[in-house]
Amino acid sequence: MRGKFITFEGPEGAGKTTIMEMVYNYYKQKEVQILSTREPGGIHIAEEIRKVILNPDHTTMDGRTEALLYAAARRQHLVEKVVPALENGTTVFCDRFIDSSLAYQGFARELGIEEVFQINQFAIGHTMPDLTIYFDLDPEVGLQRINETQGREINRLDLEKLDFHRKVREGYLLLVEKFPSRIMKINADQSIENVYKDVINQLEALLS
Ligand SMILES: Nc1ncnc2c1ncn2[C@@H]1O[C@H](COP(=O)(O)OP(=O)(O)OP(=O)(O)O)[C@@H](O)[C@H]1O
Ligand SMILES: Cc1cn([C@H]2C[C@H](O)[C@@H](COP(=O)(O)O)O2)c(=O)[nH]c1=O
Repeated sequence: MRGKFITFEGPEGAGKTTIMEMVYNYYKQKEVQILSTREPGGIHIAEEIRKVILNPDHTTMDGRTEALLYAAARRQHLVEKVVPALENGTTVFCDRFIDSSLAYQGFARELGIEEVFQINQFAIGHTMPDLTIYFDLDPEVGLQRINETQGREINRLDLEKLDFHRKVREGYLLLVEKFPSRIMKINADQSIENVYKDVINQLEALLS
């Protein structure tokens, strides 16, 4: 049986990486065959593309170039890692996927959600997540969290103005309305323990 493809989405500092690791450990303990990965990145070529996109010195990067680079990294990551795992029956947890492109490039950068969806369709074919957990949080809280996180590098996207990050959240909320059966919204402005419980509740039906 094909594995389940589950993605974790949300603005900066919403807690995706923290919670994804906790739920990964929970299901690993239950001996679910599972893989955890991230975008942009997850494999060598995509990690190299990540460095180009997120380098804070690349201030002149055009919005469409940015969208295409994310889609290119996504394609390589899918064909090299995600699809083979799914076909092997492995459940895949991915920190960010297409909805990041729709919210950040499509909505916040104003390239158009439909336009960005189309270039991504070329990249991903029919591989869409079975479930997306969206961590909803005021971007001011998220940015404060990442500024207080020791050792976390601040990347080019983090450095965007607060208004941009507000639009990212607005974009995600539109996606929640557009794809209500796929995207589940979680209140990320709670203790780590409570967010974790809410995420496990969403995943149980699919993975137990
Ligand atoms: N619910 C929470 N309450 C308080 N702090 C949290 C919570 N969740 C995560 N954090 C802390 O916030 C910081 C950012 O968390 P994390 O890296 O998981 O976010 P993220 O959504 O993956 O961010 P980004 O996409 O920007 O990398 C970390 O220091 C983490 O410990
Ligand atoms: C996949 C994807 C990501 N982004 C942005 C979102 C973040 O600002 C960075 C990734 O950093 P993280 O610490 O790993 O969350 O890239 C984007 O704008 N579009 C995308 O498709």
